[in-house]
Amino acid sequence: MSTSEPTVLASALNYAFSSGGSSKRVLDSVDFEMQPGEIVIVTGPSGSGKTTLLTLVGALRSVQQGEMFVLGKPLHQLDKRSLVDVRREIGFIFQMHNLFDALSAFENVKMSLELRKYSKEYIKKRAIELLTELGLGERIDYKPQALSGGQRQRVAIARALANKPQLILADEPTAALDRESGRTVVNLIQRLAKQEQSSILLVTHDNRILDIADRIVTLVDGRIESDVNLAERLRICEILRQTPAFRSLTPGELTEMAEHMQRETFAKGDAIVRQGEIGDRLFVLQQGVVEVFHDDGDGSRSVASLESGNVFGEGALLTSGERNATVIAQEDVSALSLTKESFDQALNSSVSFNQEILQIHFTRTNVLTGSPHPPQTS
Ligand SMILES: Nc1ncnc2c1ncn2[C@@H]1O[C@H](COP(=O)(O)OP(=O)(O)OP(=O)(O)O)[C@@H](O)[C@H]1O
Repeated sequence: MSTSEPTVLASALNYAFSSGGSSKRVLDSVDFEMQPGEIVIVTGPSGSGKTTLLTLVGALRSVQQGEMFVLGKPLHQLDKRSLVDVRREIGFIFQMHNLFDALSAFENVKMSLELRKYSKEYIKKRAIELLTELGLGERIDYKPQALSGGQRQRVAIARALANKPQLILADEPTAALDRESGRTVVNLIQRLAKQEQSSILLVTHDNRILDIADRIVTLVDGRIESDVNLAERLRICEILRQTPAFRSLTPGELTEMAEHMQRETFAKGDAIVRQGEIGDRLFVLQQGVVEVFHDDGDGSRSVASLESGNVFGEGALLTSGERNATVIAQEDVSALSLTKESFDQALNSSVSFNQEILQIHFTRTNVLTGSPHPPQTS
């Protein structure tokens, strides 16, 4: 599998359970993808289809309708035997950890390594190394009954990660654990998976562990209700924090704003906004330079050159009118954009943002018109 290929790519996935002649749809037109190294948490009310989705990704069920590629394999086209082969490539951490009671922690981990053609020495070294890293170095010869719930779960993690799978599926890994053990367990899953660049799909009701996710997908009645990219949101917050127009926003306001921003890219020469058009979004210039041109009837002239950290496009949003200038990318440009609706919400909810934007607009309008008076903004 190439590194750019998604680990999981599902499209138009439908799944229904049949019983007593009736059929109940549990997944409804689900489109879902995961990139290598990504940690995705699936959450949602009981019965919303989370486990069904997880078991489909894990090749534990056959796809009924739609397409599902996992680790580059088209599960929707594979027979049962080939699905078993795919399963061997996946690490499973389930709530009922299915450890073998008669075997020690070491033997439980060793078993999963023995499915591969590793040397005896490597198997021993890897099992001991992992159990030690998971804090069970002193307990490698203990049987599951002699371990606490958290320790058993850690053995299950060692077993799931032993073969360095590119995909790890975890179903409620903290459900049977107290707060502290739950936190330790997810931190370990996160650290080990990041070390190996594994993707993790984790189903949970436990809101306390949502912070380990790069993305949080919420399922409701078998449909994806939201798909929030926390990692991207954090990166956007960081960009906004360094943008003067957003400098006085509180962390809460910044996060709220970042949630509504999209990344956009433009090539050299692209007109990002055009004078006379109705304005539909605000731009925050992240990278590259743009030139601002204004046409007052006597031809177009350059009025400003903007670099990263500047905003533009606020005028037409404030006046709910036309763009008063054309903005052309002078090189490849990347920007964040905010829709008018979100811009209006931000103006209403943050006095400081409102003031910063009005100040920018006032200064710029003066440049265009030479007027010393504040612009009419209604
Ligand atoms: N084997 C089955 N036969 C019939 N219906 C099933 C079966 N497994 C699950 N269901 C039903 O499918 C729906 C979705 O189940 P699923 O286990 O995927 O939900 P979930 O979101 O994981 O729920 P929970 O959070 O309670 O574990 C539920 O209404 C459940 O009752």
